[in-house]
Amino acid sequence: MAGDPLLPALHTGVERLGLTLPEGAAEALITYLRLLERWNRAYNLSAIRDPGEMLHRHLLDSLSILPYVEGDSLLDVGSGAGLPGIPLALARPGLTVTLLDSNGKKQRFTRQVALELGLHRLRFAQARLADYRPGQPFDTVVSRAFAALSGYVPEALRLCRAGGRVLAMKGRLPEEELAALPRSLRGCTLTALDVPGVAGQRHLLTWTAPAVSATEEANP
Ligand SMILES: C[S@@+](CC[C@H](N)C(=O)[O-])C[C@H]1O[C@@H](n2cnc3c(N)ncnc32)[C@H](O)[C@@H]1O
Repeated sequence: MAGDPLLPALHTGVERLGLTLPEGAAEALITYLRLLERWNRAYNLSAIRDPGEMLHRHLLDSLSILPYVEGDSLLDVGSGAGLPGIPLALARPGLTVTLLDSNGKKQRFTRQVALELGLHRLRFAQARLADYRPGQPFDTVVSRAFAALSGYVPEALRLCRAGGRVLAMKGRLPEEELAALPRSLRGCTLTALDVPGVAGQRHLLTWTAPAVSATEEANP
């Protein structure tokens, strides 16, 4: 939204992340934030209500993983109000983003965002992760603030094309969750994320989907 008082902070944060946004994306990101702020009053979409805090903990946090997104199709598992999927879709217009969430109320909000922002490459799936059977595998599968890794990684690998990436955004390093994974899935790449304006630890865990799915290997 042009002229919004949050725009300068967004530009500074994006620069600190080392990113360049396409034309109009910063304004669209702020429009999304304002919609989230407005709908939050009635829909309880996010526990964070202060717009300045939303900018850092929602928008910049989501954008911080942009360099790790592989290919042209992304599945956001447990997307809630569209995080990180909507900021990623706005920052990379060629990306087709599917928002998967079992909660119809949250999907109503994200559909409205797509309409208002003209996000033609945004797709919606209202289902539980374990029941979701898309026609095509995705290049990247991501989740933020979703379930424990053992409930996410094997299913995410099932939905990812061979050589594609499974990403999990976490706060502090989830050592117990990693230890609870089957041995074959513990070998992920750990990246500490430095998100401007976010004091707590942020981590990105990355798996590369093998040619034979890890689920098949674990249960031949
Ligand atoms: C804590 S919220 C996180 C939302 C968003 N990713 C974020 O970072 O703000 C978790 C979301 O996962 C959804 N969810 C929980 N279990 C799910 C499942 N098994 N399949 C699909 N969505 C699920 C919930 O409806 C909720 O919107």
